[in-house]
Amino acid sequence: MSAHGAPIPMTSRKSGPLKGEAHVPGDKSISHRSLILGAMAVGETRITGLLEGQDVLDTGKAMRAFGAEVEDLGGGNWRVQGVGVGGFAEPENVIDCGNSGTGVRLIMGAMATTPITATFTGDASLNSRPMARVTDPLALFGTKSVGRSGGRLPMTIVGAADPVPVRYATPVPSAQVKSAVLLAGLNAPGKTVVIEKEATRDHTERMLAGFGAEITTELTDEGRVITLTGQPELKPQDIVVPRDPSSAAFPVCAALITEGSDVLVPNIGLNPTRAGLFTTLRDMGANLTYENAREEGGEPVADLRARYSPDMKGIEVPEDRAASMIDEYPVLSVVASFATGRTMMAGVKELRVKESDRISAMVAGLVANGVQVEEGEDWYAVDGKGPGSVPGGAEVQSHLDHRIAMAFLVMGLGAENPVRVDDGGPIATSFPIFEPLMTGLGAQVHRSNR
Ligand SMILES: O=C(O)C1=C[C@@H](OP(=O)(O)O)[C@@H](O)[C@H](O)C1
Ligand SMILES: C=C(OP(=O)(O)O)C(=O)O
Repeated sequence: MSAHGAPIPMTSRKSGPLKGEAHVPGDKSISHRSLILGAMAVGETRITGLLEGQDVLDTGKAMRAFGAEVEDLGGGNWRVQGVGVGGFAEPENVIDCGNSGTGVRLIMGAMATTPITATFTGDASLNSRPMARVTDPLALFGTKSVGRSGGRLPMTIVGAADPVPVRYATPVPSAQVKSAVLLAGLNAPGKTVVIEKEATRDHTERMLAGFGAEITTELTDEGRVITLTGQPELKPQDIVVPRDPSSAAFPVCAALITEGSDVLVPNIGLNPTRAGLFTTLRDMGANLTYENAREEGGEPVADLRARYSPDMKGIEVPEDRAASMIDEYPVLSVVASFATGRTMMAGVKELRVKESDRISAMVAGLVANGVQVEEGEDWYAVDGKGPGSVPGGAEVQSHLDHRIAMAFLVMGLGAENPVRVDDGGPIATSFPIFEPLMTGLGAQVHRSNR
């Protein structure tokens, strides 16, 4: 089933050269944070280039339920009238975060130190994902939570009336956990400290500093030590959301495996905590270049040029790169099946708790389409068939997971036979213009019943 209605079966088939420019939507992580921090600031935040995918729209709806004004001005421009740190009102209804782990976990953090109660739910995928990783550290502030067994949604959070600041070392490499703790720390007195062994995406830290909070990051033997001073008055911002490297991954990878292709993907954020896929592709021998590299709004940005790359070789992806490309493993494993030799992806246990168990979903789909794969608890390895030699021809289950759906639709563009996906509906959560953008480049990807 699609997240929002009947399943939308989709098919992709071998395509001629992909050519042209791919203007992908705004960054999903930064879009969620723009709405949440805008709602916690005093005054009017303006956002340009917001991702209007369902995950982010659900966060916007939630911010309204907590009392902020969130207005769509058209053309990717949004206005948020914030209520200030500690100013959230108690929602009258259950908060439905749809398919979005980022949405629900960050919002739980943002409300956890205000004396209000809120109940959260989501779709079948979100309601099966672990929430204790967030509610455990929130309990240290004095927040209470009751959910289903295994710490699953639906879940009620009772915000702490008298929060204390917290020092917390994250046990899993997760920007969502780190961000939930920092957002909760905003309304606690004193200094909240989060320590992470491995660097995860740092948009929350950068944006909190932009909104005027006192926040520092030190590199120590323990890892990154992030210290936030609580109870600031956040100043509203004008935010220009950079384009999403995780969405750029799809047209980039499609070009690499499709004969004769030459695609430009302009204005992509290349924050080092996000750009691991592109480094990996270049290590494999991909013809992928950065053009017009520059800084915008404090973030490195470049235009990516991807050309057909028949000489890619399988590699061992360094484990310490995993966090910087965590959402890109599905599409990387598709590229790996068109390379020569084995691509080993280890240290990726987190993939098992995304919108689906992404190791299982990828292994099942790759095997069905004639690619050999080996799998362990926290790793999998793809034996490449070489350029143009991936059989394809099978239907793949997307398990309510947008990245699984898009990865296999990319596979079909270079495979010998069409690849079908049982439900492309979830693509709208992060990349609502995926189908027109890809067909605009010359890709044969469409709804199967057309
Ligand atoms: O903080 C964020 O915006 C995100 C963090 C990552 O999740 P984890 O923190 O669970 O690794 C990533 O998979 C997700 O798509 C977005
Ligand atoms: C894991 C993802 O998102 P989330 O955790 O926000 O559902 C993703 O977009 O790949």
